[in-house]
Formats: sequence, structure tokens, C-alpha cells
Amino acid sequence: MKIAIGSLNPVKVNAVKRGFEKFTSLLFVETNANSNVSSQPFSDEETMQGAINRSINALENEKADLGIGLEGGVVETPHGFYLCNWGALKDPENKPIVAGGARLLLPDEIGLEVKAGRELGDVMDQYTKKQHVRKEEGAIGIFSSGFVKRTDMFTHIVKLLAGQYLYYADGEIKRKLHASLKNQK
Ligand SMILES: O=P(O)(O)OP(=O)(O)OP(=O)(O)OC[C@H]1O[C@@H](n2cnc3c(O)ncnc32)[C@H](O)[C@@H]1O
Ligand SMILES: [Mg+2]
Repeated sequence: MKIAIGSLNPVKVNAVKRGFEKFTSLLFVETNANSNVSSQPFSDEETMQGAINRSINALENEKADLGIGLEGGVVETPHGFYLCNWGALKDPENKPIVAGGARLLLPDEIGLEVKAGRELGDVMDQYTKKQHVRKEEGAIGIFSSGFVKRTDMFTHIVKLLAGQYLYYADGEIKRKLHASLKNQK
């Protein structure tokens, strides 16, 4: 069973592997799947669409059994700017399974910079005086004192995707994935 991960970001790649740790005999491939949305989504709708597009593009790029797309974005609410994250899982037969992740308040100064058109990853590097925050603990790790890292958050989404896929989907690939579950009782 071949699973295409629609990103080269190690945070996302590790999250997919961890999210599928209940299964055996899976082959993971990383692919630079296009999100077909802006590089910094600024609504739930756009972030969700980015995740869905990445899952479809990953599936097709790699001729895989399953494609996974994970996308990060920012939403503006009456209570401030929040991080939002969405994931999607697509097989060739079923409609995509979609699931969302934790939300976390961003300081206004960061949200306003993103609203003005900058990418959150770049703003975070400047704010923390570090490099590649997006590939490590992420904004969520910084603002939660490291209690929840970006990989933890995406792992949770991937578990929701895999679990819901087993629950809702139908067909040969779903049956194959189900058969590769460890410790089936
Ligand atoms: O290589 P890809 O898969 O694109 O990984 P990415 O880190 O760019 O992640 P996204 O495209 O999903 O995220 C959209 C933008 O938001 C930024 N971003 C999202 N969540 C973040 C976080 O927790 N910490 C830092 N930057 C984040 C990210 O750097 C992008 O500029
Ligand atoms: Mg990106």
C-alpha cells in the first residue's frame, strides 16, 4: 500500500508516518504537491481547499493508493487571529476525507503582518530570531511553551483522517488498509 504525502516539510512527513503507526506494510513517498491556493491561506475555507488539493495532487503525482494533504493557515476572528490547520485524505474511489486540527491564538502583531501579506513562517522566524520554525516546533510549539508541537498537531489530524477513512470509505483500498491494521481483534 503506497501513501503519497503532499509535502516535503519534515514536520508533515513525520506526522503522517506517526499517524499511521497502527498499520504495517505501508510505503510512504513524499511529493511536492501543489495546494493550488495562496502560499499563506487566510481562511478556513482556503486552508481546507489547500489540503484537499494537495491530497489529490499527491495521489496523482505518485499513482499512489492514498494521498494526504496537510495545510496550515490563519483565520481572523472577533477574538483575534488564530492558527488553523486542515488535512485531507484521498483514494482513487472515494470523496476526500477532511479533518481539522487544534486552534491557537496568535499575537496581534503577528496576525496583522500575515494579514498584510507576509507568510507566517517568515514572520515567526523574525519574531523568534530563529530559522525554519515551520520545519520544527512551529508557531503552535512556540506559543504553547513547547507542550504541543507542529508535528503533534498534524499527527492528530492524520489519525482522524485514517480512522474516518476506515469508518466511512468503501472499496478495495479501504479493505487493504483495514487488513494491514496491527493487533486486530
Ligand atoms: O512545504 P509546505 O508543505 O508548504 O509546508 P509549510 O511549512 O509552508 O506549511 P503550509 O504551506 O501548510 O503553511 C502555510 C503557511 O503558514 C506557515 N505556517 C503555518 N503553520 C505554521 C507554524 O505552526 N509555524 C510557522 N509557520 C507556519 C507556513 O510557513 C506557510 O507560510
Ligand atoms: Mg507552504
